[in-house]
Amino acid sequence: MSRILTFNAGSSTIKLGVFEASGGDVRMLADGVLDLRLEPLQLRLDENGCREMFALQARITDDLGEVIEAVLDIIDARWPGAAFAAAGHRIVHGGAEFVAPVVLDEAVIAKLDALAPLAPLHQPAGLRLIRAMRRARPGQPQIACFDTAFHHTQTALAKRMAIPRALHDEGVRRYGFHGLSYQFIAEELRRREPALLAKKLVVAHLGSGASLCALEHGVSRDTSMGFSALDGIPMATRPGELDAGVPLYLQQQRGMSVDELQHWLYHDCGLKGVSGISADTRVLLESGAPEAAEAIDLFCFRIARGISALANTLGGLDGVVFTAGIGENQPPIRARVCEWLSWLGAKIDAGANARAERVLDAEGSRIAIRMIATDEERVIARSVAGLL
Ligand SMILES: Nc1ncnc2c1ncn2[C@@H]1O[C@H](COP(=O)(O)OP(=O)(O)O)[C@@H](O)[C@H]1O
Ligand SMILES: CC(=O)OP(=O)(O)O
Ligand SMILES: [Mg+2]
Repeated sequence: MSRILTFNAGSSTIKLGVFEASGGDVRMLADGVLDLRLEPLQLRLDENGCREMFALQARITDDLGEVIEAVLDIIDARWPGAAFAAAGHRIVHGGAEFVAPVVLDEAVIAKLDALAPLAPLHQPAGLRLIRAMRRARPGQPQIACFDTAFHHTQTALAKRMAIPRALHDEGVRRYGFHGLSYQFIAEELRRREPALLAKKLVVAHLGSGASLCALEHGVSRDTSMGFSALDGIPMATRPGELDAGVPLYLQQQRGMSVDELQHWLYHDCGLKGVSGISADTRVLLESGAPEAAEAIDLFCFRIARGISALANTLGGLDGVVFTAGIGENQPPIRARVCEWLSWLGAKIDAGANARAERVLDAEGSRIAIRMIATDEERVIARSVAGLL
């Protein structure tokens, strides 16, 4: 039996998982969140339904050294005895090379560093954590699991953008993200509804970042995100698919610099930009403001449009699965998306939707509708256990 620690680094929060591995599977002992925006700094740990907050005596430095030491002290004290066998990390971009989890060494880290420009919000956050862990636990194996890897099964056609060949050949192509989440959903369906998994499904991962994945036999055929985590459906603060003329206009007519443009694309658009109120659907759905309603309307409209496009890739649509923060917790958004999909025969059960049940399709729906809570941490832990 060995213990595994998982890290899922976002731009401001770090999600942690503590697992026990035995006989090929993993059992979660606890999960936690570290929010670097909050003062004083606290680690939240949830264990068997009990929540505990731990104050961290640490300064937030660029290398996160003190923060990681403090977190490891808390975890070592809470689970004394055997040290952790390995740590697993979510790394958003694996480029063309990394299509499976990999043990990290300096050479691999350098390659992942080189991919940072493709995911400027996510890649540095993940790599900073890897470096901090390598300093804090020099002998311990660190393993990276990639968001992009799940999509490597897509056809050459799905991976290509309509740009000159030479650029494609140097790696400017569609990759797709949220692969750990889609892998989890595929594994859940394989275990619980194998007949459904064999069909044509679209999974909607609706969190702060959001994307759609066309699944067939549990394999990714297409996805809404492309080269970077900016493409596809609107997100909390990112626009999703955007006419390339808009950034050109902002540069030429507004004199926006590249850095300003990057900030605008990652932080000022999406639900936040359209509403001018909040990036959080909880705030928007409670607000009576018409701008908030319009932001939610646009979000649902574009999700449904994206699902219809993926149905074209699949040559049909037998089911839709909602997951991640919004997909799991916002019945009005699930209902609105399904309304747009009624021409495809989708009919959601209002009661089941309000109760956040797993099976959401109403009697007579031609399309299966599911809500499945995702668990990227578990996918990371399983990959680590498999490599150990
Ligand atoms: N308990 C909840 N009830 C309603 N909406 C929620 C809840 N938790 C999260 N959300 C929605 O989900 C979003 C965050 O989703 P999440 O999957 O946690 O994002 P990420 O992992 O990208 O940070 C929030 O901005 C909010 O809109
Ligand atoms: C790739 C991506 O958008 O990730 P997240 O949803 O964690 O922001
Ligand atoms: Mg997430």
